Amino acid sequence: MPGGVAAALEPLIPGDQYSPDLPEDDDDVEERYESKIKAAGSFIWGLTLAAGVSGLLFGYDTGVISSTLVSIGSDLSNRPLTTLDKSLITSCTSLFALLASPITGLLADALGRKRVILVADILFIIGALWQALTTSVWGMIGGRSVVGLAVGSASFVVPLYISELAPSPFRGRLVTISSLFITGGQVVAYLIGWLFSTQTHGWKWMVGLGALPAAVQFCILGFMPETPRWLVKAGRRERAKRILTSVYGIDQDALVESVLRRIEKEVMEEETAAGPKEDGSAWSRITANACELFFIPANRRALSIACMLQGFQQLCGFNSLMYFSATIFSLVGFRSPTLTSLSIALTNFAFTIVAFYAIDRIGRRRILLYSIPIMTFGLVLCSIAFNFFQLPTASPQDALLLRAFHLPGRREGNKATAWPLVILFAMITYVAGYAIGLGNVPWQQSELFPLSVRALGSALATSTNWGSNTLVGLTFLPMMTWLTPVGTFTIYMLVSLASLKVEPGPKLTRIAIRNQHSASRIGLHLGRASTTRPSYLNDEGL
Ligand SMILES: O[C@H]1[C@H](O)[C@@H](O)[C@H](O)[C@@H](O)[C@H]1O
Repeated sequence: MPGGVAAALEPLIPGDQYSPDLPEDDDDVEERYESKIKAAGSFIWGLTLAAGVSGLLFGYDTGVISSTLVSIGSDLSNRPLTTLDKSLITSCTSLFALLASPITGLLADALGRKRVILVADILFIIGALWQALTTSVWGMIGGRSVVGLAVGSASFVVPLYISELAPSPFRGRLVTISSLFITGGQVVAYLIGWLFSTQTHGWKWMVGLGALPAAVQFCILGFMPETPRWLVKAGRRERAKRILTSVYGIDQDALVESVLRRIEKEVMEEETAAGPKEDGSAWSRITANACELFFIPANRRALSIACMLQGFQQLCGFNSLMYFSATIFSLVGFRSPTLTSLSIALTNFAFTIVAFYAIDRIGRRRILLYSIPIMTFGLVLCSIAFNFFQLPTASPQDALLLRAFHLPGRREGNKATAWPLVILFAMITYVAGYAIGLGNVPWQQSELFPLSVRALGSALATSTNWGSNTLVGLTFLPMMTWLTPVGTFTIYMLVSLASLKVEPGPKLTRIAIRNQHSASRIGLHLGRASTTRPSYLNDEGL
């Protein structure tokens, strides 16, 4: 494999040399045992699926808005929704998700990962019922904002929860399960939207149904454990050991002990690195974590890469299709735009399954390298098709904007051309490439950070995701108006290409390898690398 293992072992920082001659320690024992585990057990699978319900809600609540908007009619405030209403209803969710992520990042450290999932469930239920029962536009905006708080918390804490519980050889795959739930939730949202779109007040069902999975997860949470890493930090070693035993199996005592010792060592090293805490208060812990994240160069680098990946995941414009594909397909003349846009959600879901099978075999780094050119090709084709596709009126941009907000039926013109099909094909190609790589690799973000700054680093990267998501949601229609579809999709294409620049190269691979097996060594112990490699690292690990 070109550059494979060599690239994976390239030093993070000059002077950080790989030395195969060092004696075996706990990390090596752990890697040796872990590499022998052939499958993730039913316990970790059960927890991943239970935690994944939050991903389903994330996907459902972000996907359902497109059909909700077109079926509200004059039900809210006794008037049709204005353009401003629609923009606010759509973007308040991502805006509040952006606000929630850093706050819940701190809560996840103070209260535990599981409690944040619990809080998110309560918010999901309140938000869903609030939306279903509201009679005004501002009520709807309020309900969507509460859902935003829930989505913002869940979107960062679930991958974190799974990755802290998963044995490292299956971590990529198990974290991808949460992406599968997100994209699956979007498919369900499109289907529910399609089913209820013809019912009177059907939108109330669309938004209200989101309370159901949240209520189910709320009940299951009582049986879900906290992550061993958080428990060790909270001084509950015995509980952490019991959970690790359930994850690895009762016959893996040596492995469990070495994992536990490593976590304890990490916690101790972090506490030493953070220095003496004068009052030990929550505030001093928060400031110590923030300082460690921003002032230790390796942590800062991990943060900037995580943020860039999350930013590119959104700025490549994928969610403009999620939110407005029905609008686009209506514009280019498809008879059933809602049904056609279901193909986008289905493609996203289907290719996330491909990622699920490929990620631990191919590696995070190479999956991005392979998939970004596919996205770029789809977007180039899309721009070309829009270039040749004649819009029907004298003022195409105005028509586009109008149609965007009022979703007219079929349009005239271009009947005999194949360009609408080319546009559909191009978008499907783009979405397939996105789902394989950029759609889910950034969610592996927690691997990049050592334990002490993991929650905060992941939360800030998640905020970048939601900030960029809000930006795309707000700018897509104006860009289509002022830059034309050709210009808009060309910009998304350039952004996708630029994301190749931050593909997590060998250096990031190095960071992740260290975090997978000896997290706190980043920035603290840069002089040594592991001497053995579990099989997944042969595929370049990241
Ligand atoms: O990973 C997810 C997934 O790709 C979704 O389909 C998308 O809507 C989200 O914004 C993204 O974070």
